[in-house]
Order: sequence, then C-alpha cells, then structure tokens
Amino acid sequence: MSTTATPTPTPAPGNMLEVDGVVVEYAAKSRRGRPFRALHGVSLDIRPGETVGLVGESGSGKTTLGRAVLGLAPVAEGEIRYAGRAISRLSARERRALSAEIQVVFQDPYTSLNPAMTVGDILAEPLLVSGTSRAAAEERVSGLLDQVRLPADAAHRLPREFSGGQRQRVAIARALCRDPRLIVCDEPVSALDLSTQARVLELFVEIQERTGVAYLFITHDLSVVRCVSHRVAVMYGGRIVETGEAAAVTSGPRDPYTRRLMLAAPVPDPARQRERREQRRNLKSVGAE
Ligand SMILES: Nc1ncnc2c1ncn2[C@@H]1O[C@H](COP(=O)(O)OP(=O)(O)OP(=O)(O)O)[C@@H](O)[C@H]1O
Repeated sequence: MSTTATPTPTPAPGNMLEVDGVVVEYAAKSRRGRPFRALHGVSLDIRPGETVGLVGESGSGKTTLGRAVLGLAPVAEGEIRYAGRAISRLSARERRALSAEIQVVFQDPYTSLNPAMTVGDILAEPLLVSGTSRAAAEERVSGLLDQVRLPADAAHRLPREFSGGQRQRVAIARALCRDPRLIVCDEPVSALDLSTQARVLELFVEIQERTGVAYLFITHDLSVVRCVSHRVAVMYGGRIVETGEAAAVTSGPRDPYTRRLMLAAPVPDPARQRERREQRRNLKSVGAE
C-alpha cells in the first residue's frame, strides 16, 4: 500500500491496557455441545498513545480479543485491566461509564451508522446523553467534522449521501466524541478501496499525533499494519504466537506461522509470488499449520 502514514514517534511509558491470560468461550449452539474456546489465555499490553496491530488469518480470534476489551465477549478466565482497574466483569452501568474512554471503529461504515439520523445528530447523541448542552454539542460536532476533514455542512446530511471513506470518517468522529484514550479499530479500512484506505490510515495517525489516543488495530492486512503500528501481535488459533516492534516482526518474523502469513501477502511480481507460494508450502510441510 502506498501511503505516507507512519506511526507517531514514541508512545508514553507504562501500560494503559493489560490483557492477562484471557480465555473466551462461546456457548455451544447445540444443547449437548461443549463451549467453543476462541481465546486460549491471551496476554497483551498497550501503552498510552501506542498502536498495537493485531494480525492473523480469519478465525484466529482477533475480533474476539477486541470484543473482550470492549466488554462484548465473555471472559471465562484471566483479566483485562484499563488504567490499573479490572474491567472484564463490569456491570452494564460501569461499562457505559467507561465507554467515554474506550471506543470502537468497526469495519463497515455502511452498517455502523444509523441511516435515519443526520451526521450532526449521530455525533451529538453521545454528548447529549452524557449531559452536554445542545449549544456545546453543536460546537463540538463542528470541531469533530473539522478533525476528520469533513465539511461543516456534513452535519445536515444523512450517511447515505457520503462515500465509504467519508462514512468511515464519520464513524471515526463518533468514536472521538468524548475524547477516548483507547480505540479498538476492527478492520477499519478493509471495506475501502486502496487510495481511500491510505487516506483514512493517515487520518488515524494524524489523530493519534494530536490527541495521544492509543489504538488496538485489528487487520488481516500486513501492509496496513506496517503503516500504522508501533508493535504487532500475531494471532493463530486463539493464541498470540509472536509480538514485537512492527518493523522487526514484519521484516524478520521468528514464528513459522508469522512467516507463512507474510508470504501469503500478495506482491506485484508473478515470479516472486510463485517463489513465495513455494516457500509457504515448505513452511507448511515443517508444521507451521
Ligand atoms: N458469537 C460467536 N459464537 C460462537 N463462535 C464464535 C462467535 N464469534 C466468533 N466465534 C468463533 O471464534 C473464532 C474466532 O473468531 P473471530 O471473529 O474472533 O476471528 P477473527 O480472527 O477476527 O476472524 P475474521 O478476520 O474473519 O474476522 C472463530 O472460530 C469463530 O467462528
């Protein structure tokens, strides 16, 4: 991917989020079936202002981990701590209070915005619910539109009047409404075309530079993760198999599964692509899969 996005220089020291030995199990669909274990004791931490890219093939557990951080997946064992406080088993009321600080941007900007509300109302809603006056909310909405590089008149329009990239900017603005410290970004550019992806990734980095927000950035796309992440965690089969500085993991992966994932990323040269397919097969035969 061609983008000028590079992660901000140095995240602050100390952990903001600590995921510690987390097990997530989904209830079995059939009455006699056993619960399905989607995460097998996952540990990960994120520092203030840091972007941790979470990569792995489909079904490896990336979204489940993001949902566990958001309080949307059932944590059976282990703990998640935010700013030192255990948050895995909060009541709905405590969770709502935390939602100002931990936010989410989903993959699909076509379904994540209420089609019947204007963009201005979508952005004002969380502010009004938390007690902000109408006048202050309107002022904040125009500031948010400016931050995500949308024109002020966007406030009066409906989501369907925008392109995919613009809708994702609205979703990002909504996540920013109450000045979060952490945003879980679940494949936030996968539904966009390549040039739009690049511009939205630049926006994520720019926002981090300005606000110091941290991202858990979930993606299956290694070129995306390279653009935005300080560190990368690689998931396979509900476990984290490798973590490290983004440049180190993407240029010299230690784990055979990570190597296979890198080799699966397409390259423009067909001869190189064939070579990589062969290398992938060899890794498979030594038990990486
Ligand atoms: N609500 C659920 N009930 C039962 N099983 C689930 C549920 N959600 C996810 N799973 C299973 O948990 C495993 C991990 O899924 P998850 O969506 O976390 O993976 P992922 O790495 O995010 O995949 P993708 O990249 O395709 O989104 C998969 O086997 C999936 O089928």
